Amino acid sequence: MWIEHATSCVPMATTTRVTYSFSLCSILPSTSTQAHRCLPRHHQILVRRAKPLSSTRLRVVKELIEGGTSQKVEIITDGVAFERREENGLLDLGKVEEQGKEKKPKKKKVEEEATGEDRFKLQNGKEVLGENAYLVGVECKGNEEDIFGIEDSLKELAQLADTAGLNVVGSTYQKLAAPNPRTYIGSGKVAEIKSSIHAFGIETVIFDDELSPGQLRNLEKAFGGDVRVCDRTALILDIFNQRAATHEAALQVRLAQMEYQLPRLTRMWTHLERQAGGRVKGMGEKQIEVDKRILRTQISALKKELESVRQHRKLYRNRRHSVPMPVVSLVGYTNAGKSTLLNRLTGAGVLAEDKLFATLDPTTRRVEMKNGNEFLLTDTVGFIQKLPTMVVAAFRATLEEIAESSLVVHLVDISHPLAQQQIDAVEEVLNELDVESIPKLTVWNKIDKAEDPLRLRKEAEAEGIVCISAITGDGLDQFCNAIQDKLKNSLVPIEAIVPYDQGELLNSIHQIGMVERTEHSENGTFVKAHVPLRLARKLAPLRQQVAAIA
Ligand SMILES: Nc1nc2c(ncn2[C@@H]2O[C@H](COP(=O)(O)OP(=O)(O)OP(=O)(O)O)[C@@H](O)[C@H]2O)c(=O)[nH]1
Ligand SMILES: [Mg+2]
Repeated sequence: MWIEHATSCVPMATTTRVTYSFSLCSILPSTSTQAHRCLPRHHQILVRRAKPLSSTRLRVVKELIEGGTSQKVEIITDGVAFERREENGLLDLGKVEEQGKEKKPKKKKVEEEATGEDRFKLQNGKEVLGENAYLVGVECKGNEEDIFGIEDSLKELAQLADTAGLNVVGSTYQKLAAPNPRTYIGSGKVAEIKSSIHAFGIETVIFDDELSPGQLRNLEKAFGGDVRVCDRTALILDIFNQRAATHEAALQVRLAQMEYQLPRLTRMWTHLERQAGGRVKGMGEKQIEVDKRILRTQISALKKELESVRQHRKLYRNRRHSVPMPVVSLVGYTNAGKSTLLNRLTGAGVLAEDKLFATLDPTTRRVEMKNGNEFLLTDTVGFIQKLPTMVVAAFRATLEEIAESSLVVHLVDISHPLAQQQIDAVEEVLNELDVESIPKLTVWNKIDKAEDPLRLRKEAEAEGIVCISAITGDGLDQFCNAIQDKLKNSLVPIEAIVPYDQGELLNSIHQIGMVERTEHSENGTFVKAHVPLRLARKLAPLRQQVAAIA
């Protein structure tokens, strides 16, 4: 019975801490003996729950803490945090602070973020995490899918690990003809990593590619003890989980995490099998089926909830489209400077920082150009090489907004040594999103930081690329002009007579279109202009009127 309870928790793959998410926490084992058995020893446990724990569950957690099974237990219930404290040698479960209703970090002002102190307050960031991690990669000979070389890919993985709050102590890689189906790497490498684990006190081993459930299990067995094995996908999902600021993003990430977890459920029970000396093996197998069923039920409930949230957003988007203004989407590699640019142009106050995946939720703001024309600029989640398909699928709804825009701006961090590889990775994701038909403008950002800005500017000019610095504001006028030109190319020419009682329509044409000529006539204002297709459709009856008069 207790296994059923415990399987419903979703351990975070990258940390030795076990996190119970809100809904799952309610089924924390109902006696402390059960809890002791299902929670790994000497692990930090973080219980999060929006509602207060029932008195029984609270007692279990108290016993758990007082029993000393875990190094640290932190419970956050209904805005009140409890933690284990030691006073005069006695354990005391005290109410430590009123935290208000638990909130995900909202978009913060760039200046506030500069201190970096607020990062991951939600999960106590490095204070709680800070585990020693070791990175492992494999370079497969002749694999053309890998845009980055293995060393660069591992460097990026280290950045991801740092963003997740882990402490990278080393890395290694192996060149193979094909990954080992059992352990991904060869047995010699497994042994080598095992000795590094002992030498450096490593708690987490992160693989740069997605591991199969079997590989994950075998590697955990091979490394033994409390070492947690995870892969790039789990790490990215962990970061997304920490960063999701809206309800929709949180649901999307939770869904992706559960789907990732489903085929990997078995590994959660290996330690139980070990504990019971193999006696529960058969029972474990049966239980896994029960667990999978529970998880599947939760997945379908989550999908339903997500669908209703999406319907709401769609309504909002349709309302936005009813104000016919061209929508420009900002896309690019994570950390390219998309949010910084949006902030610079609109003062949006979106979180922008030197970390990967600072933005998960799309933000749209109106940009007014010097000539009075306006467009809507949308900042969204950044891309990365080896972006797990699960993540693309989870964020498909968010990314679909890109496909609905009038223009896609591909922002590139041109100062990055791997700028070209990042461009290729972004192009790859864009291809998946079917946006080839939308006009595109490439913009090279961080020109202030580039080694040879003169050469770059020349190169850019030849290729119709705009160079900017979102930080200093350099090139932003050219950026707006280029947007205007591109939009104009994506607009359709119209001639229409707008009746005098439809002044709003005329305003729209002036606002979002490019007006060439207006003339007052008996029936209304004659206007010759270029407008987005959506508006042209709206004007269709009036255009016929022009034709009839002509
Ligand atoms: N030197 C310089 N730094 C910049 C420029 N633009 C952005 N940055 C810095 O680059 C880092 C990333 O900026 P963000 O705006 O968060 O990048 P992003 O593309 O939104 O990143 P994600 O949301 O993670 O996809 C921040 O530290 C910015 O200050 C620039 O033009 N020059
Ligand atoms: Mg951003």
